[in-house]
Amino acid sequence: QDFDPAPIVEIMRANAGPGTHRPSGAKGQCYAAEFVPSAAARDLSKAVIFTRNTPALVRFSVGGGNPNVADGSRGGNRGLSIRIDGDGPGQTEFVMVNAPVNFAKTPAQMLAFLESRRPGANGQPDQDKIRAFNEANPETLAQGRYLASQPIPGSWVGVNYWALHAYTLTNATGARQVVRFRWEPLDGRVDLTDDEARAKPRDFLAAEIAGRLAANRPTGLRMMAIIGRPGDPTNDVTRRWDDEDTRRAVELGVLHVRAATDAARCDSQIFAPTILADGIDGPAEDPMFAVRTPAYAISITKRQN
Ligand code: HEM
Repeated sequence: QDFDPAPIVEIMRANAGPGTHRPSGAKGQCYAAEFVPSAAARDLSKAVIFTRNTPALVRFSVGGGNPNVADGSRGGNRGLSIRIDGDGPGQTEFVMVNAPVNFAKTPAQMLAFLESRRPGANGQPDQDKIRAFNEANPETLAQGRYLASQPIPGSWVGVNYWALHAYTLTNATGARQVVRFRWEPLDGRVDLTDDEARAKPRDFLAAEIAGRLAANRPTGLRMMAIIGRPGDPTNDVTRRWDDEDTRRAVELGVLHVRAATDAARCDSQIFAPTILADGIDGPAEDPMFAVRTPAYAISITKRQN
């Protein structure tokens, strides 16, 4: 991977404004969690995280660079970062959003997307520039269109998250299967209308999880492997697979959120999507995949406040 992610981090920080901590997913809450595998997972992957219950660290977030954004806001995504601490070569990390597509398919396109939205001297982006970029890059609008079509999440564990990239699972006999990961609410979706969302307190998402934990209600997300077929695109995170929502998916396990924990546990490290257990491989041919860990490694050194 030759693309230098530093200019992408720089423009993300410029667009987020002065004093930015994380330029994306700035508002969030860290939790201790546990991953409990299903028996069926072992048919697909030999990864150690599918052989026994494993502690995990989770950070849920609200998209964008504003740490004080209202949880009920319509703009932006909701994020889920997970580190499953399998011993040694079992450690597995995902950094996901509540949309089945990303807004850019290559780092160069991501850079150009963000540049088109850079604020000018008046503090505002140039609408003509944005329009011209959008017309030339229609696939970059798919994520926003998807999010606009959906209700606002009423719970961090009440919405689907996608890891977006195509992964390859390898089982103990060496059989390989291409999959995409979708994490689904164990206890059903929690949807808000725009009016309901507006009536919520600014920080209701952390309070909603606290309420579930206090009442012993489910806080789980099911890890689903959507089974790939020959011809599925594996190099373009702006594209979905045909009939992806209805085709066969295998439950690999459940992530249970157990307790809120200090922000420092999540802030002192990065979640690195390229760290995967033996038995789970990322896509070599997807130019967005390899650039992510280096981008996060740069970002943690630039965070302020
Ligand atoms: C392709 C799919 C991608 C998804 C689903 C995604 C999702 C996310 C999420 C959920 C966060 C918040 C992380 C947290 O909770 O700690 C985040 C942060 C961030 N993302 Fe991405 N991202 C993607 C690609 C990229 C790429 C290609 C770049 C840059 C080359 C990038 C740059 C960043 C940066 C700089 C942060 C802030 C990191 C920090 O300070 O910890 N992302 N992303």
